[in-house]
Amino acid sequence: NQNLLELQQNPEYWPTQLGNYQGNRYSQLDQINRDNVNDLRSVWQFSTGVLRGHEGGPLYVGDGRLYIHTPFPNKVFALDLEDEGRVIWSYEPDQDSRVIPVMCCDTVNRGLAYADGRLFLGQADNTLIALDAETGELLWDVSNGDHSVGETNTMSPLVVHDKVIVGISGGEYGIRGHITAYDVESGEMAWRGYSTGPDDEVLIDPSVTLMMGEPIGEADLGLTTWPEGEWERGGGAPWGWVTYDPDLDLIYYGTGNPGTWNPEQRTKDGEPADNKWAITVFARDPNDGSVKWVYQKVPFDEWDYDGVNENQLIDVEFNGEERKGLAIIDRTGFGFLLDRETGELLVAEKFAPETNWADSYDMETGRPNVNEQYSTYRQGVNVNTTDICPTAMGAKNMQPSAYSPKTGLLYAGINRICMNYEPYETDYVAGQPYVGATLTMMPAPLQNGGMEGRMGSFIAWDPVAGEVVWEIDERFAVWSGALATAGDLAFYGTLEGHVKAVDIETGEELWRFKTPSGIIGNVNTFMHEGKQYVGVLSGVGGWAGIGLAAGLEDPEEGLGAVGVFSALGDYTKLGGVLTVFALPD
Ligand SMILES: O=C(O)c1cc(C(=O)O)c2c(n1)C(=O)C(=O)c1cc(C(=O)O)[nH]c1-2
Repeated sequence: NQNLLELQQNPEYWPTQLGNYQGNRYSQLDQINRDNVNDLRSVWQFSTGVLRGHEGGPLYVGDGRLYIHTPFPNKVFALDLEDEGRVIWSYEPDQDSRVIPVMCCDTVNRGLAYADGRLFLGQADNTLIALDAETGELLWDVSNGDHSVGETNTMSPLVVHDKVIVGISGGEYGIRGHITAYDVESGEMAWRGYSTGPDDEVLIDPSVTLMMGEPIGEADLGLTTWPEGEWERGGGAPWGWVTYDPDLDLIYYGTGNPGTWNPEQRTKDGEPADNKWAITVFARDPNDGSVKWVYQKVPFDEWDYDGVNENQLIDVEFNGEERKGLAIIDRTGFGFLLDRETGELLVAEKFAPETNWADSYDMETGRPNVNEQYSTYRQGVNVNTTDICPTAMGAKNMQPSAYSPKTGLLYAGINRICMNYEPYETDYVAGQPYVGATLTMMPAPLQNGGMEGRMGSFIAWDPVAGEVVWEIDERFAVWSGALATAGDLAFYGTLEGHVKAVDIETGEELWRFKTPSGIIGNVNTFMHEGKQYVGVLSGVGGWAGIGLAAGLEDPEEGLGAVGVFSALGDYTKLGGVLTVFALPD
């Protein structure tokens, strides 16, 4: 989209949730820098009036306003940046609250998209809407799914050319994942690509679509790698982030776990089957949805390692050659580097050293070398496989990473949690959970020292060397999106509610501020009339904070999250607030 391309070229703006199409979450602004960040202070705060988990962050496109959203009921606010957040307009969709119990991991929403004077929002109930950014008037709405069968929406749409692109959630309800493009002007559907099923519905051409740099060759793998009919409830929900390369004209996103979590029910002829295309990175042509390449990170998932983490588009030097790279700090505990033109796998190394479900990746086949001891399928149905690392939440969940072209490093909040996983036989009933596993979770054992009992850290990752450069331990998982700036700073939030700024080269903490609730939103920055601001939504929740958000107390509830995060309530309570920071005049 021409307008978005222009907006993202202006360093003063923050026009998409990830800061730019490439997903870098990097700002060239340096008014706030490592020499003066100590003076950063809150200039105003705004309470959203909504209690549950606040993901995503404010957009700024140069009109003196911040555009923010909330979890269900998905209110939208245009706030006056100069007038301490005065409400210019607000919008509240009329939604059926019966969607709430079918949202797996809190009633979160990862935010608005903007283009050409319009705002786009994917409501929890699957209604995609376009609003006039000037007035808040509803321009069109369209239904992208049916919550009565467990389809919901939490993701942020992305506008590419004249299309708004959105996925769907429901991997825990036996839905069939898809990504869909709608016309920006009219809301009319342009194309839909499914994650599972026959090639003509996934939009794969096996003679053209690449896998590990070669044409797939075999037809209908999205059908033949499943037991009879299971692909129809096979999950693979793309509920995370979409990034875009304007030069190659390709969008990138990943698909979630295959349903059910009981791997035994996804075998074919008594053998593990790949369950394609769950947990797969897709590169698609945004014009017609056709698939340029695929890379399945975890064939035959046995741990719920949804492959939806953001695909960071970065240019790298690899073995002395310039490569168009795609870097992922992945849920599996591995950091991947791929060639984003062909989908070839270049690097797969552990960023979380406790990771034990696989020892390594076979760089020829692109498949993980699974460790039998932690294979929930090999251990068997109704057997509790213990001490698997990472947990089903992954070593990193949806919290988006940042990339600094100055350091060539990625920065991300990660999770240091392991699990016990017991699969059980489950029946599919439309609109009911199709999980088939009981989980308990515990802090990851320390490998190289660190803070006893810690459940999170913030890391700097070298995507080419495949190495952690520095890391900071945190008491709880870091469920907030990172920001990197030309002021030599990295920012992130903690589940206790701190927003922190650290030296981008050493990780030394330079500043912190305690917001009113735990942070699962992303730290964004922008400049208005010569002043650089930092803005972040606090409001604890998400899967990590589901105990607090949904009022759950049984340790096994929240798919095992309630137990391991039971101490979180000693540090924070619910409530959505936007805090905006700047340096004193
Ligand atoms: O498979 C799915 O459809 C699906 C959806 C979502 C979601 O929409 O939030 C999450 C997950 N899975 C999931 O596995 C997960 O870890 C998760 C964490 C969160 C969150 O916002 O904290 N959402 C989700």
